[in-house]
Amino acid sequence: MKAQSINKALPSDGNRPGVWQLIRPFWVSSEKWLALLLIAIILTINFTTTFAFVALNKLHGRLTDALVALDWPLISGTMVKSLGIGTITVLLPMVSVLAINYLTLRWRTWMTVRYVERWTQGSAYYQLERDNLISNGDQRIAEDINLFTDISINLSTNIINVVVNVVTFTIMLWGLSGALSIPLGGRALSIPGYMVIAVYVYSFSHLALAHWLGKVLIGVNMNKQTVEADFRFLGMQVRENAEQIAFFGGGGREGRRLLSRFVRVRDNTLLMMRKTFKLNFFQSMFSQVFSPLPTLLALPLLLSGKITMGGLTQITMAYGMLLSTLAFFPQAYQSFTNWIALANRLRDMLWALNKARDQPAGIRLESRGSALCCEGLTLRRPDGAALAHLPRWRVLAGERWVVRGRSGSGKSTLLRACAGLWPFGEGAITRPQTARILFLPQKSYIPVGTLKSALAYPDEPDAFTDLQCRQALADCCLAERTDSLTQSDRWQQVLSGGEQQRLAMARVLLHRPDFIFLDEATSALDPETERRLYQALLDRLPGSTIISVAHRKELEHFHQHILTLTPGQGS
Ligand SMILES: Nc1ncnc2c1ncn2[C@@H]1O[C@H](COP(=O)(O)OP(=O)(O)OP(=O)(O)O)[C@@H](O)[C@H]1O
Repeated sequence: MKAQSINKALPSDGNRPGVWQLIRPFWVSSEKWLALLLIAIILTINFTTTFAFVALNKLHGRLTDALVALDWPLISGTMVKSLGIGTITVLLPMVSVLAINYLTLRWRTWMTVRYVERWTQGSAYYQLERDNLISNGDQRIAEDINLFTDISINLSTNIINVVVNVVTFTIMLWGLSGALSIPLGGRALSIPGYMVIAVYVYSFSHLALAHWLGKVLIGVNMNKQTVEADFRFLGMQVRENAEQIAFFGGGGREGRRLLSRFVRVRDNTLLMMRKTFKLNFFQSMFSQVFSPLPTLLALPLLLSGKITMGGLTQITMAYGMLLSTLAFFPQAYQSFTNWIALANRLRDMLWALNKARDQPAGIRLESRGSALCCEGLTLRRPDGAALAHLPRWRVLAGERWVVRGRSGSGKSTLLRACAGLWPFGEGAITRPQTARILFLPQKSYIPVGTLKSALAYPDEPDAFTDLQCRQALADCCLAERTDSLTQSDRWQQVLSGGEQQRLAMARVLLHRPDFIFLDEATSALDPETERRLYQALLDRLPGSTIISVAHRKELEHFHQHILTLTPGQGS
């Protein structure tokens, strides 16, 4: 099995919006006060826990000395206090976790709402697919926002926490360890706070090692999200197109395609395992080799009588606390690489959404008057190649036109341009200002749910009465479905191609648009049913303007005008 790559129009690093543009909006929104309150609660808890650890450190030193001296009243008193403070260090972090989870959920909700709105606003979701700007936008919203907010909150609260802990434990260890005196010739060299210096030298070496071994994980993590999403997406495609694939006997081919995508998942996971193992191995070896260091360093103080056994316990405990605090940085390296990868994927999504929003339209679209008018219209492919040219095409209200032309001559593209979905080209399209316009493609989207909600789409089901729905179904030769209005199903799979087209036509009758664009919307029907549907359209919506893209000659009978598109021009 060999991995294959997928081409995507990704932004260069300089064109990506800054990470700040992902983070800032939530923290300046109306949510900010509650978010800041939660941050304050989390930090207060964390600081209280830190100071509880400092108090525990003192108590443990006192307890050790009391044990050496067999001072029973002091032993029992110190143990009770240790127990009380120890309980605080266990309970408070639980509340902190709760607050962190709640804050993460609020941020995730806020971002998800914004991104879903931007993705579904206008036709951004369509532009992203049409121009192949990014892959799996939906999964970035569902998965990446979740992980991004989670890691952001955890990392940042931990970093603040760690900074406070580092300062506190540094002061504590500095005070406890005092100076190390090394005899040098006839004089003594004094190194103040030598244990603090040792912890810092150790920790920064550890971090340097983590960075050196771990920086490759940024790219690997980013790739992980992409290859996993691509694999899921292909699986979804097989599920959605199961019947078409089955007719072609394409299961084997799909299996190979799925496995070749999975090879990329597997290779990336293997690479990640190798790099993570290397990182963890060297980190663990490093910690293991240096584990006896605090006791060895504090020994001269004990031997010289500067500290008691209790003092030694306090010093090694303080050293351990500072060390484990500083160890956060190398340990957090993986989370950090993951965070950068997620941020980059979301920055790409933001870039694509901005590009879709700011895309300059070569074709001007205006709403004015009561007719549809194309002036000096040249339709182009995205790469700039000309498809068709219409010097002037005017469709008055109530007229019926059929658009003809060879396959690939740009008929659907003309309808896309009229719908405002195709910016590539030049010229102007004026659409009637107040008219209701409906576009019907060859294969209409039918959402999962009741038949009535499929019929009413994009309106809500209660926008129409059952009687209206039944009438529309009967008019479109679907009388046998009139009792199924409340039946919930996956209609796109259940209905035949022709039935789906009849349902879509019933939708037109229900919505009663003034302008109807039909793009081979009856191509799956037999001529007789097609004729009956067009007749129903004419009978029920006599004043509506109809523009049909069609190959069949019979349909010309229902139209008064013909527009023929030939490559490079229209006549
Ligand atoms: N998103 C896209 N990216 C690149 N090229 C596209 C895109 N959409 C359409 N085209 C190209 O534009 C040309 C015109 O397509 P269009 O769908 O308008 O043809 P048509 O006349 O409706 O064809 P048919 O009768 O076969 O439906 C085709 O060559 C097609 O490949």
